[in-house]
Amino acid sequence: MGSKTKILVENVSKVFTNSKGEEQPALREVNLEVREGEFLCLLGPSGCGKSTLLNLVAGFDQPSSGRVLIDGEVVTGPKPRYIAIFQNYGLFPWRTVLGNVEYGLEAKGVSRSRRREIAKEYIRLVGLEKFINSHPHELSGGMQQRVAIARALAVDPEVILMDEPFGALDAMTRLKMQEEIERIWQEKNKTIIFVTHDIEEAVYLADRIVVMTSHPGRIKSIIPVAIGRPRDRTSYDFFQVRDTIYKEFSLKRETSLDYYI
Ligand SMILES: Nc1ncnc2c1ncn2[C@@H]1O[C@H](COP(=O)(O)OP(=O)(O)OP(=O)(O)O)[C@@H](O)[C@H]1O
Repeated sequence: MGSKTKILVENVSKVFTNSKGEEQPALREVNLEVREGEFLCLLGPSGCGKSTLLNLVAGFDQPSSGRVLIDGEVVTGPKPRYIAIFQNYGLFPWRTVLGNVEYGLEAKGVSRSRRREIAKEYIRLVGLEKFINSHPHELSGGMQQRVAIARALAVDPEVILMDEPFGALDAMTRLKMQEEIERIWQEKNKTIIFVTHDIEEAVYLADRIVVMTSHPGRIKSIIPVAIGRPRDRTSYDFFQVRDTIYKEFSLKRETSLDYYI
């Protein structure tokens, strides 16, 4: 991880107006610095403003007060050059795996032959070379998510924002995808903000975990995860960080309980 600041969230508040015309504070005075090449997880209960914060960083929405900077420039709108986002898979059902991965490169104006070359590289990276001509409906959920990752990476964004990308996957596939995204992140040196509800997912992936609380959404604490990679989910260090987070959410019983055996 570099020491350069990649993303800066300065005193950001966001108020929505609901259908009755009432003001709903979604985020209050959020301050956050993300370093270049960092893997940052946003963790918190439903409604604490994780997606709102991600959308503000992506430039899909504007803060009510405060500002977001990427590379020192205020974010005023989405910049695909910097950012890829994937919620669910968002694949085009009528396109093959290759066609889906090529999509972002078409928008970028990359030539046909170069497009093919780049798309194939990323399809290989996510281990789907045998399925290059398949359509999304022929693939499992985990494979579709791999296509979505390949498509996002193919345009070579410096920052990747991921909103619960593995939420719909079964537990085993989810663990595998966590390993894959970690490998890709290390290989490609991206800055990632990753939203999750899942404490263990955050401990496995993050350099730092931003714990958020709701009503209104605020940062409760930022917990560094100083465990070497790849991480062993059964190690003492892993349990320790996990327990720290459980305590943050007051989910850990104070009496001694061997609940992880
Ligand atoms: N467009 C909107 N209009 C009105 N209120 C909104 C809007 N978007 C979000 N909110 C409110 O802002 C708060 C934060 O929502 P947000 O989706 O950011 O939370 P979240 O932490 O991502 O939740 P989840 O984990 O369930 O996706 C919620 O109370 C939500 O109802």
